Amino acid sequence: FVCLKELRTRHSTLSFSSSSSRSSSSSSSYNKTQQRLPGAIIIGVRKGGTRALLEMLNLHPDVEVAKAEVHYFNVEEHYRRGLDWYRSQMPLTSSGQLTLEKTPGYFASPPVPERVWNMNPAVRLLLIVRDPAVRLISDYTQVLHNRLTRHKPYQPLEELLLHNGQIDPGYKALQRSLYYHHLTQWLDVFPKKQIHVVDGDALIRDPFPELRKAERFLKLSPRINPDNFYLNTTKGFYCLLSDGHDKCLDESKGRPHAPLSAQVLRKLCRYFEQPNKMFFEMIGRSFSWC
Ligand SMILES: Nc1ncnc2c1ncn2[C@@H]1O[C@H](COP(=O)(O)OS(=O)(=O)O)[C@@H](OP(=O)(O)O)[C@H]1O
Repeated sequence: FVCLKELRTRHSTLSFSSSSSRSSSSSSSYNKTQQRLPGAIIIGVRKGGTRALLEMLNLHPDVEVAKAEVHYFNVEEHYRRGLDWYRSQMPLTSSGQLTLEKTPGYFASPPVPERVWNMNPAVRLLLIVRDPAVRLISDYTQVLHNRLTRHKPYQPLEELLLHNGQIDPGYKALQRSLYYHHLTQWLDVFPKKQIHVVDGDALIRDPFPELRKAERFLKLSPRINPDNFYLNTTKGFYCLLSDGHDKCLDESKGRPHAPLSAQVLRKLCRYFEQPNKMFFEMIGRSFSWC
């Protein structure tokens, strides 16, 4: 279906009138497409379900997404290239459409909130979170996978996570799960109403309700339906259906997680209790994590 969307965009570049079910933005016979800066960004969290959220929002006829992570605001070399470079990474859209990009690295990168504000203080931000202990294990599993693929040595998770039998606060993957800490930096810059929190665990269990809430936040007409999703029992995750085409996320999403003993997991959950509470207070809702 991604290809179909691309075809439709090219058609509108060539000024074909659209006979498909696309909404008002593509209904005029001449609707010039161009690359635009994003109106919304999925800022994180890493391993929270950012790819699934992007692909699912891309089902909406008024949304076009940057396929690859752009890493504009968090990588100095990219940032120095300026906004024209950033814009050139974006998909073609017609005037009524929303441009969306996702870079999970934005959430925990200190200079990013102000840089995003400087680009567009009205940009809408989506933050997808997941149980921070599970997120950490997923984060470790990805790094482990990369190291194994490159035949590099790796340390077991417990070795990285514990120092003298206690949780080591210096472990990077642990720090990335301190959502309240990173969100504080965003709320120093953006008003709360501009950041929508998506429940990443709920998105895995049943994507549609989370998508409907995201559509509302993005002021999109409700066009994504429960029929756009089916549970792929082999993969154990929901896959996407659109225009008779189906698509599952690739095998890097939904990998079996590296093991962690029940005892260390309990320690980890205890460690996250307080930071989670602070995060819940900050966003005015809670999740049943750990
Ligand atoms: N529908 C569907 N299909 C497959 N995977 C899904 C889906 N919805 C959410 N997820 C979860 O997304 C997790 C990966 O998160 P991200 O895409 O944010 O990862 S990354 O930071 O971009 O690497 C990934 O984490 P792991 O299960 O740990 O691999 C998935 O659990």
